[in-house]
Amino acid sequence: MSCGTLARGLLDLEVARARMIAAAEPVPGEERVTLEQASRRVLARDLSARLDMPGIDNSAMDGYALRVAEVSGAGLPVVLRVPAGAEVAVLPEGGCARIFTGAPVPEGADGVVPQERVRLDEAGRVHVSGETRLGANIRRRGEEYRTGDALLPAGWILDAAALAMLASQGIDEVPVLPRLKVALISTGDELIEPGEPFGPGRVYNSNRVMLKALLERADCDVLDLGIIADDPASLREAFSAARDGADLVVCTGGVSVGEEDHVRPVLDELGGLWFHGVAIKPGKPFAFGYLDDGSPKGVPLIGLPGNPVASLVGWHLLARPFVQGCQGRAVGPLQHYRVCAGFSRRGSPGRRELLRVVIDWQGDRPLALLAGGQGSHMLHAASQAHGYLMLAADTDVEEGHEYPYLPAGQFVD
Ligand SMILES: Nc1nc2c(c(=O)[nH]1)N[C@H]1C(S)=C(S)[C@@H](COP(=O)(O)OP(=O)(O)OC[C@H]3O[C@@H](n4cnc5c(N)ncnc54)[C@H](O)[C@@H]3O)O[C@H]1N2
Ligand code: MOO
Repeated sequence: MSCGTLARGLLDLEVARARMIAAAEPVPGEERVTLEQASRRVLARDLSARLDMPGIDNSAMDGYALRVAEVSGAGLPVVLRVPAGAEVAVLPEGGCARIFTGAPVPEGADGVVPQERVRLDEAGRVHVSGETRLGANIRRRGEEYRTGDALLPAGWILDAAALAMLASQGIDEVPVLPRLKVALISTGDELIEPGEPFGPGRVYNSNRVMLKALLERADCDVLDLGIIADDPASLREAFSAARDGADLVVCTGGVSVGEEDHVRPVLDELGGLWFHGVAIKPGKPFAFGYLDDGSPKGVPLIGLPGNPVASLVGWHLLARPFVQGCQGRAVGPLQHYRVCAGFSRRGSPGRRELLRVVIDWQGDRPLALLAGGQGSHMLHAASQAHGYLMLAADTDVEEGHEYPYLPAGQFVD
């Protein structure tokens, strides 16, 4: 993706993302949890199969197990009945077995005919219509994988299918990485919480609930430190408490360049600022650094902009991949494809722009339309958007032309 000519002093998005991903270190340690507690946890070690899968040759159908070579016009008597859970039986020559899905195929049988293809005569003999292939409808022992084969690598997220596979192996406990503890700080003297009475100059704290929801969806344990006043002493105190109680600190607001913006200087004082400012709109005043805690690196701190949509974009593009890396998860590149714009618009000087768009599928090709007002304080469009149309710096949008589109699905945990 081209980035255009970037404003001086701002990092390119891809460079900032690569720095965040490279800086992310999985939280050390390992816990053993039951399978029921393991949903969405990250596997700490490679797991291999304890059992062949399937464990025995078994039937894929309700029907009749038989020797294929013995199928003839004379029919076969039913000499065995094999439900699921039965012991492995031996099929006498010249007979067939009534069998059910999942039941062990008796020794000697080399095919299963589904009951829909069978007629029973008055004497109870089985007449098969159509061809029966050798091995038909038999799920062979070990056909999926064998004992000792690799099942899941360390770093895998234990989703429903992965948990089911482990359960099918009889595994009841798994080694997982510790959950990431994230301290959340909202800064701003103007902020009040929803439910409090509104007044002149007040702003409801929307970043707190947004980031808490995002962090929780990303499987973090959130230590919510609430609203902290915009002054160095309060920030110093809050950052110290956050550092002592969490693996990562996320704060919003006060990260820009005004004299009321104290996040960067306090971060520098308590540790070190690694970078500040990314050439994206919204999301420019993104800050990253470490709070010194005596350890070699310290506790990472992400400073997201106060403007709510800038905060959301900063989370999606930069903070989330860092969190994923700290959780031991693999972080992939941004996924995008080209979509035609259904509108025209002036570009943004010196910064890539991430327009909040909806995709209209009604025509002969998908069309990106603005989801609403694009100000970095305008949450309505962000709440409606299907994704971002990403424009290189200084690039005007021309209706009918194609631009990279980042579907929002890739940012959903
Ligand atoms: N002279 C300059 N001014 C600004 C620049 C700049 O480069 N030069 N950058 C602008 C950009 S871009 C952004 S984004 C904002 C970000 O500023 P801060 O991170 O310092 O945020 P604040 O100044 O504290 O607040 C900005 C805005 O957002 C509202 N806000 C803050 N926190 C919350 C919250 N938790 N929930 C809802 N809304 C919040 C706050 O009331 C302000 O309206 O700076 C520009 N300025
Ligand atoms: O990050 Mo700011 O405008 O780019 O909202």
